[in-house]
Amino acid sequence: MADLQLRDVEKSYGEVKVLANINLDIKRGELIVFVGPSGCGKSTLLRMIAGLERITGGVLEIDGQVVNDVPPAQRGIAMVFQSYALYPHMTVRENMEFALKIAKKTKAEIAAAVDKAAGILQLTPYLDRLPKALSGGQRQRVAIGRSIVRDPKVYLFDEPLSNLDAALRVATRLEIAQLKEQMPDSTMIYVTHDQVEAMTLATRIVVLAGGGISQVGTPLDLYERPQNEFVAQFIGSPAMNLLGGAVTQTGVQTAIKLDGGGVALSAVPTLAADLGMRVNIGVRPEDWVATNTAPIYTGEVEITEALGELTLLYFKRLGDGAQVVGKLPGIHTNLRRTTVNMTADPKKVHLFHGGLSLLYR
Ligand SMILES: Nc1ncnc2c1ncn2[C@@H]1O[C@H](COP(=O)(O)OP(=O)(O)OP(=O)(O)O)[C@@H](O)[C@H]1O
Repeated sequence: MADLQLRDVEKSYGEVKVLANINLDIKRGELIVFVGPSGCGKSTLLRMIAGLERITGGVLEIDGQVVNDVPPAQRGIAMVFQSYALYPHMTVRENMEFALKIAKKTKAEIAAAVDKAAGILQLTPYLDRLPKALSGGQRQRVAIGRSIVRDPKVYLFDEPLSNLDAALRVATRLEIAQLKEQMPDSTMIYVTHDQVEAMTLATRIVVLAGGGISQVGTPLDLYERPQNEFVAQFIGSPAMNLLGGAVTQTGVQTAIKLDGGGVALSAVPTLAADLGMRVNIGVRPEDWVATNTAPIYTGEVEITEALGELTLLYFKRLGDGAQVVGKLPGIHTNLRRTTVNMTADPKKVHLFHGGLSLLYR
């Protein structure tokens, strides 16, 4: 139940700087999710907050106290890992009691804390079982239970669901969402590779890339108003389409003549765009609409992937190798090898110049 502040936090391994300029305010009760490509430093940042990695520059405060040199056990933090790290010879109850016994809590305090956590996590029927007699999802709940009993200021989750199969992942994700609702004042930081986890669990997402923060915002902020092409293409699956062109009209609406010949209108009110400026337009696969007049993009469908509720259309690659993808509700395998004209609502056409969104210029 804490606020965290990171000021110009850095991490170097010898000469190699892996993180720099990390500035972030996390408010009590938030569930912050770190996402980013492999190797961008998500786990390193989480481990620095936990105190498992030394902070080589900048300041980390928890509840107004600088904790850079405070050992992990005294930071009031509990960390849940993807490998549950349960003691195999101890029952669920003993696993959950362990840290409290070390902390010399009374028997009554320990029993109350364990019973409460077991209730929240629906583990009460399993308290006398050994971990080997539990499913993967139940084991992960015990690992979370071990944190809850300690009543930490901050919960850190390092890809807690990545060892679970697809169905269990969905179920456990929902349980974490419910757990957060039951503990509205708890501050949680969560690292994941999974977009759905990030979009559904986060109060705010932090996108890390290139050794720094690329954007921080609510899931919908990042989806609807990405600040740069990296975030635009990282959030959302398949990735946002980017097509190159030049601005031919500015004002309330911007018109862009695309290199492929089409013309796009964008509602980005580009006082920011200059005539002739090179831009990339960004259109999400689900925002394409078939049209008979004035298409933004005309292409031949090379591959279709019918996923049941929707079909992905992969068009022939453009001259520069870029792949254009469309997403249509329903089954549309009949569109393979047909040529389709597409447009998009100007409100859904993003504009980027030099990789940055013109919305923020
Ligand atoms: N002990 C170390 N010495 C040198 N470099 C390291 C060390 N540990 C991590 N790194 C580097 O720091 C960077 C960040 O690693 P980190 O594990 O935090 O990334 P990540 O975003 O969590 O990646 P992934 O998504 O693959 O788990 C990587 O480039 C990694 O090679």
